[in-house]
Amino acid sequence: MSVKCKIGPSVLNADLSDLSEASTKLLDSGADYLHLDVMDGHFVPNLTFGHPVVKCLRNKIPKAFFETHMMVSKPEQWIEPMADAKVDQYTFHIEPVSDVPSICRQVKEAGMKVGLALKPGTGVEVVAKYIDMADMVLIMTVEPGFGGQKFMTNMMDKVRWLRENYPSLDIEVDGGVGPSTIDACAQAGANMIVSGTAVTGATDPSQVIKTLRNSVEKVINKS
Ligand SMILES: O=C(CO)[C@H](O)[C@H](O)COP(=O)(O)O
Ligand SMILES: [Fe+2]
Repeated sequence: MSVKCKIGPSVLNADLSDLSEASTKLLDSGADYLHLDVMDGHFVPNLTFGHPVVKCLRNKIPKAFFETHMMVSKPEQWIEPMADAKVDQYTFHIEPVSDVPSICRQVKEAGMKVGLALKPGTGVEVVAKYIDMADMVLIMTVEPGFGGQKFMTNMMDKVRWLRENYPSLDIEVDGGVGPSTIDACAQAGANMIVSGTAVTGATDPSQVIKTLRNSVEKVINKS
């Protein structure tokens, strides 16, 4: 496995009234990137924030790698605004999209990396035809929409399938990931780890990030 471990905390359940402080704390605690959950109240039954907030956050935090997890019905609509907000990676759900390659192209042309996200009910084989256009595949381990939900262990079959077929692909897991579920993710082959509540709710976020990293690195170093 020729991939690197990266830990990207989700700010979803952090204090969103002070997003920049919450984000800085996560980066100072050892996060490799920030996972920003964008919800439109349509693709998922919840609302968070959009490109105006991401742009303000970017002004405060010029250097960190920003991934936006676009839980939106029309991902094509937000490519330019997110590129303008200097987002590094645009991860969108394939479920509401009829022409995935076209969106991948637009995201790349806008200067961002492409992440393809799959809801729990979406079969993993469907991404095979898009894999050459993707920098990363996100396997959701909860139904998207809310933080603090229970990790779905059966999603590890999808992660294992991806790792077996694409040894150098960046594979991200998101939803209910923390110290008690990280070993399952790591052993299945995930190398990009999103963790919300387990990190932002911890008294020592850096300790949690270390635990997540150790688990993934142990597996990567063995292979
Ligand atoms: O995309 C998401 C929810 O749709 C979040 O990134 C995810 O749920 C992170 O929070 P937690 O670790 O608390 O589950
Ligand atoms: Fe997310």
